[in-house]
Amino acid sequence: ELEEIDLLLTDANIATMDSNINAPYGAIENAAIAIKNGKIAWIGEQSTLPSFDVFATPTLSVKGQWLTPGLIDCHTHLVFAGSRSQEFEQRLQGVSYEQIAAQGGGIASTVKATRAADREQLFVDAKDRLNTLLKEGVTTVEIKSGYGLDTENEIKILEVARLLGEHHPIDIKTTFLGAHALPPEYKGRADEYIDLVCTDMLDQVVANNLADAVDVFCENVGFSYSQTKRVFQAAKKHNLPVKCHAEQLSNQQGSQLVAQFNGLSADHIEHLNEEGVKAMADAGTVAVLLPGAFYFLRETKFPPIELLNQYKVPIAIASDFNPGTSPLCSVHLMMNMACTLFRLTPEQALAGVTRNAAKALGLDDRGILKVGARADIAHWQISHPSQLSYQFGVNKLLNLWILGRIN
Ligand SMILES: O=C(O)CC[C@@H]1NC(=O)NC1=O
Ligand SMILES: [Fe+3]
Repeated sequence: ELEEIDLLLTDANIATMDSNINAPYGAIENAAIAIKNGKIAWIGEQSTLPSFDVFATPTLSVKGQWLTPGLIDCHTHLVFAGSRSQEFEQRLQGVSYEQIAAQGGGIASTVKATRAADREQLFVDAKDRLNTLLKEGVTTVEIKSGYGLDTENEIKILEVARLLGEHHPIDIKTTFLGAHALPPEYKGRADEYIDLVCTDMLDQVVANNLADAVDVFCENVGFSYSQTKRVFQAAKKHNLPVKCHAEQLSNQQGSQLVAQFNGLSADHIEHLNEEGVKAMADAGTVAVLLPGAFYFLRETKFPPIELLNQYKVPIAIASDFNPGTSPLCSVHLMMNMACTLFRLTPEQALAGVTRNAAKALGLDDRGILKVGARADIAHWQISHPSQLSYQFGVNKLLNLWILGRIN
């Protein structure tokens, strides 16, 4: 007997993404979902639906269309000010990265604009981007800091991200990425900057409960293996999980380092090798692929998809939305690129923005439609889940529930 059900969805095809269901997409056809207090109370074949009070239960037939978990974008730099469109234009006019950097371009120009922006402006701009993602069925978004690069501004970014979580239906997870780039005032003094990141900055972020995880850009143009390790040790001291922008342009063994700290994910990983894959597999660290940055940078080195599959490393897909290397605010575009560029199957792409994206954020209450999970449910006018990766630009979202509330 199902009692006090808030909403019953019937006549559905459900891509549960539950790997315990032995069917592609964890699919259940002719199925129903019962929602109660924002959670899934029951899910299964409609013919096995327990009895319930027909008159007291709001019911919606989805007429054979598809339901999936709400989509999760597990890697974004969504809070920033300014634009890098003129750099984009300059590069296409033949100006080199070095010349642009010498003019104060690159990350430094976004840092300058973000430091100058107030919370209100940052909030309004980021809210606009969240609304874009909401319209395409996204229900959880991870937002990193990393354009402040001093205590006051890193705090400002994370406070805006927390505020967005309170005032927007999308559930926001935050990540402290103070070790994103070297700020101009620390030029040539990277170790001293890492001291600041590991002490004053992280202490204040933790004291104000502003971050759910800690990230580092481990790269020859970012921070070294040993500097990354210091930040991870500081994170561990504060019981914060770690993740890493790793092996994007070279192999600095950042992936092994994340695995050593039982970290949540290694992200980008175009230059990941078998040793790194093995370390990630042993640690349960998720591989987060960022096809938007690969595409926008016209990268040619592919991530080692076959090795990741061979070692059964969970693969997530994310937008990496940022003004410099992935100004592409769409999870569906990422699903299509993951298939077309990286040759993932549509089922792997959907798992990449649901079950595995949740795992990359250390969340076990979403990303799969099963009893007890959050009722974050997307209703699509599609004839098969593969359509979500195949087609881009035509919005097929009919309904979106977040914690059982319609949006
Ligand atoms: O160019 C930017 O603004 C960020 C670049 C971005 N950050 C990072 O760690 N890797 C990237 O591609
Ligand atoms: Fe990134």
